[in-house]
Amino acid sequence: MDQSIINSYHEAQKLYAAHGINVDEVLEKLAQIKISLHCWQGDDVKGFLFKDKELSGGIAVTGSYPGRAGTPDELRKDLEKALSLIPGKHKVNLHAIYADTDEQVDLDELEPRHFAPWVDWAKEQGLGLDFNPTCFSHPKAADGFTLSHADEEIRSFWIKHCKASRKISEYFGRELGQTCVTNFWVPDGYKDTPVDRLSPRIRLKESLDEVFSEEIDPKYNIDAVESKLFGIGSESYVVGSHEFYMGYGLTRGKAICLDAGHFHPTEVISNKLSSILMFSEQLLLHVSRPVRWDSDHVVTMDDELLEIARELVRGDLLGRTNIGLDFFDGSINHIAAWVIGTRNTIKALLRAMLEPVAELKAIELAGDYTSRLALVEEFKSYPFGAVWDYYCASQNTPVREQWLAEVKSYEQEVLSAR
Ligand SMILES: C[C@H](O)[C@H](O)[C@@H](O)C(=O)CO
Ligand SMILES: [Mn+2]
Repeated sequence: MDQSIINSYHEAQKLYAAHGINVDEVLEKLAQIKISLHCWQGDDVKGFLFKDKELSGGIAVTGSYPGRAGTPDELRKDLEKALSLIPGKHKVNLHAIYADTDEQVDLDELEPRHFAPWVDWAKEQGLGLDFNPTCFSHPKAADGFTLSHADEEIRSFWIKHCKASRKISEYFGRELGQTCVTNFWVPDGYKDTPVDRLSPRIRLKESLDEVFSEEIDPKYNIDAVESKLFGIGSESYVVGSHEFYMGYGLTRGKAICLDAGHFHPTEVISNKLSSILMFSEQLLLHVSRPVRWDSDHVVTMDDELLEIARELVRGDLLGRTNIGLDFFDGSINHIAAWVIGTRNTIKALLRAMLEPVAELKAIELAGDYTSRLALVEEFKSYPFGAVWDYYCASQNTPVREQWLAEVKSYEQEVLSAR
């Protein structure tokens, strides 16, 4: 390792030690945290089952940066590249439409074997896998309703798909020896103000109860439910609102998934974590960045990201929180997007772990809000960058922006040929 990185690290260690922070221990803890990288950033949420189908469900990818993955092998290669530039050992989050099979199989007929190549790859790479049923981009979701559809036949199709998805997740968990988190998000909603808000919610509740009727060992799979305030074409009403899933998750023992982009523009998820985890064992995060709306921009080191990380660290909530990413930017290099968003998420956690939490809590309890503000502000310019550089180097990943050159040469050698 470069001597200047080591020297800076030692200087930083001393500064943090003066506030009771053992930086070596922090880095050991940081290395245990797994981030779930969403496969759909790699190909603009197209998947492999219905390649010609337009993205639906009220989400959108803009941009046409060349080189996006077009086959499962390409996507895996791109993920490998991204993961090689990110410190730590992580997970990959798959959607059902990313099945790796030559069969013409519909969503309700999917089986674990259609994902066998993903499992082989995950084993080889030492990765965990998470999963999502895909309740969009399909003819049976054309009118914007799936599990809450008024037509029983359509509802049963989606129920079958979600049940099949849980079996795939169970298979992931069993094969990989790591719990798979299955996230249920359905886009169902109305563009304009509905007359009947209740009936679709009753149908969604009943469908979900049916989906979850089979017990699966939580060692292999845990379920999460993701709410949303609005989508494109469901601006006035979304069946699976935050209140709906708070109630559903808490009464059914399901993890609640909080997506940073799924709330009112000034509403933040960081302020929700401590409340939800008082009443729920587990939580799933979709770390994302809304810009004016649920735009799914690449995660940057903004105030909310740091606040999410602080909440997890200060409340000792990391052990019960599954951290997933959810952004899709088609206007920049797809691999760089993963690397930027994931490195930022890990770096934010590191920053939060390098704050004198015990000292700050004592100061707050004593009512010394002057010192609280002073210390929090001063710690913003403590040398966490030196610790981050050391961490990256010690994990054999590029230091600072050195990863960018690797992405650029991969773009030239691999992506430009697609
Ligand atoms: C593709 C994902 O399932 C999707 O982004 C979902 O998690 C979401 O956030 C929809 O807005
Ligand atoms: Mn999401």
